[in-house]
Amino acid sequence: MTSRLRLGINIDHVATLRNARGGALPDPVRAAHLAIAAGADGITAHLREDRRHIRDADVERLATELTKPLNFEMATTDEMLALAERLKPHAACLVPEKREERTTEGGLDVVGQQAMLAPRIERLKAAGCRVSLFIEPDRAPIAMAVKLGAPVVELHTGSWCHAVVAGETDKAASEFQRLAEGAAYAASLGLEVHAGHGLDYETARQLARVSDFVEFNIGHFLMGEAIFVGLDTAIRRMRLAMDDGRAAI
Ligand SMILES: CC(=O)[C@@H](O)[C@H](O)COP(=O)(O)O
Ligand SMILES: NCC(=O)COP(=O)(O)O
Repeated sequence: MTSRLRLGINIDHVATLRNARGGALPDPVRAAHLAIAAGADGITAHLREDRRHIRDADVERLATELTKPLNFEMATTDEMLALAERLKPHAACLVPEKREERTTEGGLDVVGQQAMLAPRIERLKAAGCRVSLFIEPDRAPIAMAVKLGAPVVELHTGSWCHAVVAGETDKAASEFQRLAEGAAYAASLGLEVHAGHGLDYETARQLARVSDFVEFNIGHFLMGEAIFVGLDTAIRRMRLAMDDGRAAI
C-alpha cells in the first residue's frame, strides 16, 4: 500500500498580484486559510530578498495563524536565518536566489557551498525547523544533503515541467527518468523526498506514480487556475490528480 502524497500549496503569487497595485488585496494569508480548508496539507511561502511577492508581515502572520505546517522557503542569508530562528516555522527549505532571475532557476549548489551551509543548517535544526534542501535530482547534491544532515530534499521539477509544456518529448522523458532515479536514490539514503516547481495537473498526476515522493509543493499553476475555476476547486482538482496518479502504481 503506497502512502498518500502530501500537497503543500505555495501562495507566493497571490502576493505577486497584490503587489502589482501596492495595496493589501488579494491577501495571501486568506488564500492560505482557504487552501487548508480545500485540503492542503501545508503552506509554502518564499520570502525573497527583494520582497517581490511575499513580505515579512505575511510570514509573521503565516507563522502564527496557520493550522497546518508552514514550509518557509528562504535563501541562506543571515537575515533569513534570524527570521527563521525567531518564527520557528515547521520547515525551512533552503533555495538558491538571484535578484535578476524571473523564478528559481535550478537547485541549490550544496556541493560548492557545503562549508557555508553546514553551520547554517545546524542553526535551523537547533531552532526546531525541519530542514529541506531544494536541489537538482542528481546523485552528488543528494549525497551531500545526507552529509550535511538535512532530513528532507525537494527535487526541482522545473526542467521536466518546462520540457513537457514545450512538447520536447525526448527531453521530458529523460528529465522524468532523472527525477525518478533521484527520488529513489534519496529515499534509499533515508531522506524524505519532496518535489516542486512548475507542476500542473498532468505533471503532478504523472509524478505521483513515483512512490518515493511524499510531498509536492505547488503554487503558480494553481493560482492561474484559480482565476478560472476558483482556488478551492483548483486545489481539489490537484488533489484528485495526485491521488489518481498514486492509485495507478
Ligand atoms: C523555490 C521555488 O521553486 C518556488 O517555490 C518559488 O518560491 C516560487 O517563487 P518564484 O516564482 O519567485 O521562484
Ligand atoms: N518549491 C516549489 C513551490 O513551492 C511551488 O513552485 P511553483 O508551483 O509555484 O512553480
